[in-house]
Amino acid sequence: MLSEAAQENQVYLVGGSIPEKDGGKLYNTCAVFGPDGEMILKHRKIHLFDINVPGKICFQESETLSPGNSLSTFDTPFCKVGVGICYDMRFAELAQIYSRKGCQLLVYPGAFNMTTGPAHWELLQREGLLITSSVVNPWGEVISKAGAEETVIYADIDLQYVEATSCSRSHHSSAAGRPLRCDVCAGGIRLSEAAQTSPGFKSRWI
Ligand SMILES: NC(=O)CCC(=O)C(=O)O
Repeated sequence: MLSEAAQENQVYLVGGSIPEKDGGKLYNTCAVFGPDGEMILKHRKIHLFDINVPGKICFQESETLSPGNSLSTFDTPFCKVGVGICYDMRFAELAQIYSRKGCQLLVYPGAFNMTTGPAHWELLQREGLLITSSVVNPWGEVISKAGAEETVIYADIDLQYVEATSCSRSHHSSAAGRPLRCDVCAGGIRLSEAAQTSPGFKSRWI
């Protein structure tokens, strides 16, 4: 069905997320289709959502699902896109790595809960250019936004504006345009991994 919709409308389609069974394990997986209807990517949610706020919400995604272990990007004629799912959005390092890999657009299908969602949902998206049920530009401005009900939202994304604003405010530099002090901050595993996976990373930022 999603493949047909992508082909009929000649679009790249990031198809939400569904449980995927593979090798006796279940994953929370997002499939992406190209304009020819071919599936070009599967992203398995990396960070599973386990939460216990007494009296409000208790949910242990890791009791049934296994985490994905890889980053997911795809190329389009317009820009490179990074994909995550829902709670993946809370991990700024993931967005930073996608940014260093050249992604100008991040798409994270999501369904936040009604305890933490109202408090954090929009703030998290405003940290970077992100599409979930809102579209947010690099200045943190919400370009288009859905409500809680089922709906369709539209937004024009000006990639030249994204490029221009990313030079002054980006995931890997401060608002003043200075690069991250990797000599101090690169001790973490995730940043070291980024250095290995992105050829330009070391020369640009260390
Ligand atoms: N299914 C999810 O990953 C929900 C994430 C969420 O609600 C949050 O607060 O984070």
